[in-house]
Amino acid sequence: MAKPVGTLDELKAELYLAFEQDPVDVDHVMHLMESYKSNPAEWKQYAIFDRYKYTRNLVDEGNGKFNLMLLCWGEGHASPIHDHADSHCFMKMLQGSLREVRFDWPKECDCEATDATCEQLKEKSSTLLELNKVCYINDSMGLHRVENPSHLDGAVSLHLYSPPYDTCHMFDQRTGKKSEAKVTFWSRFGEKVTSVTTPESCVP
Ligand SMILES: O=C(O)CCSS
Ligand SMILES: [Fe+2]
Repeated sequence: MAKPVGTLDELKAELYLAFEQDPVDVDHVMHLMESYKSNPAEWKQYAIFDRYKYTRNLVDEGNGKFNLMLLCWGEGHASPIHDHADSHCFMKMLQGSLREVRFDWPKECDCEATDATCEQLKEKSSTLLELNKVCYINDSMGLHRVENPSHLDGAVSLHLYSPPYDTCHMFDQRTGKKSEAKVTFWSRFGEKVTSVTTPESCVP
């Protein structure tokens, strides 16, 4: 049994070891993420909010095996419905609460023809994730949207994607239509990314 994880640095070290092995032991990584108890003093350097949309802040590139990032959600911010590019997605609550709504994949449809051939995405679960809770998803389990239900408080979540990816798909809930989305970072290792253009991103 792995020793309990105390600090964020200890979590990172244990994650490096966990991702040395192939295939990934999802249960072990869940245990590591659950055993870390959020300490804002350890992660507030990465927590950069934006007034208009949630931000993705890179914490560690996991020796090329995973991306670890802090997502900061202002009041009412939400992601689009999206997939995870055939990667593992682990998500842990560090502050506040988030609602995760899961959907079945849309049936294949020829949206070029008429919208009538497409259909509304079917919601299959809605879960409120609270402090230190961890959830896991991969594409075989469906799609999801994550939202901050509070209109008073922000929320912070720690996400691990393995293998790392920079493109995923977004889905229109009404038609099931899929579109490609580049995912970008608002900051890297605590430094805001200053980009001349605001590239397409998963964040509308
Ligand atoms: O990576 C993203 O932007 C989606 C956050 S919910 S897993
Ligand atoms: Fe996601």
